[in-house]
Amino acid sequence: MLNGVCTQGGEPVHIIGLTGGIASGKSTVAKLLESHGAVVIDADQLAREVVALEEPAYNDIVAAFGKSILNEDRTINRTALGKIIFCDPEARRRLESITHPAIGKRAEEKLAELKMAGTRVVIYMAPLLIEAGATSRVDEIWVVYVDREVQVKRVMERDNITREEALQKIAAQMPMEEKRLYGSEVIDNRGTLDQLEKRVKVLWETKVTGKTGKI
Ligand SMILES: CC(C)(COP(=O)(O)OP(=O)(O)OC[C@H]1O[C@@H](n2cnc3c(N)ncnc32)[C@H](O)[C@@H]1O)[C@@H](O)C(=O)NCCC(=O)NCCS
Ligand SMILES: Nc1ncnc2c1ncn2[C@@H]1O[C@H](COP(=O)(O)OP(=O)(O)OP(=O)(O)O)[C@@H](O)[C@H]1O
Repeated sequence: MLNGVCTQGGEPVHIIGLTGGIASGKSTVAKLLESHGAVVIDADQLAREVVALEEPAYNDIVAAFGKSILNEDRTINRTALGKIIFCDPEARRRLESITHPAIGKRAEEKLAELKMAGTRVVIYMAPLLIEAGATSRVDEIWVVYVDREVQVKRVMERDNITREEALQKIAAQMPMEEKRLYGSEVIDNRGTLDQLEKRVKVLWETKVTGKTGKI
């Protein structure tokens, strides 16, 4: 039994933690894995769900950060909240102390649902898997890796922000050179999308399906 979780038929569900720095390419890898048939739980998506209007975490965030972080329709203005937490470690810890337990609870619920449905392999995509101490939730870790310069360039382009703002976001996470050491598999995404596609295909075929894979 892996990770203490069994499917209904007794077959264990194998959970692969997919992590990496901001804009390393996790979502791109997750989409490729989905195209091969993988089931993905996206912690960023869970983080959005748990702060929806009237959720307990929503009320705690408004109490902690005030109404200035709200949009006119009372939903959380994510850009405004991001501006606060990416330049203030103390504020970031306060936000995480609210969101992380709620994300963890939601992730466990999703995993239980998938287990009941007989899913054998689940990809748990979480940017802060290691920083949040959530590695015990997964059976193995795959790290999507890019070097600092590629990371800065992709964050700037995708989020339309300055180099300084990109560096600030990157500094809020464990450095990629350190994070990559946690991976049983490191997916080097410094190359082209074509190269990434090929690497993910090989990983899927050797580590998940096929003779040596999990299913
Ligand atoms: C700060 C928030 C409001 C910014 O929202 P926004 O929609 O602009 O970005 P999004 O949620 O898509 O996150 C983009 C990326 O930012 C990075 N990031 C998000 N939160 C954090 C954080 N607390 N510390 C470091 N990096 C973070 C991640 O790499 C993530 O993939 C939002 O990210 C948030 O609520 N963060 C706290 C919850 C959390 O820890 N999420 C990560 C899931 S494990
Ligand atoms: N090999 C590649 N070549 C060029 N661009 C890429 C490559 N891989 C990903 N990208 C682009 O880089 C950006 C970041 O990728 P992606 O959103 O998948 O990263 P992420 O790790 O999920 O980010 P975040 O942590 O912010 O959620 C996106 O605009 C994506 O299209």
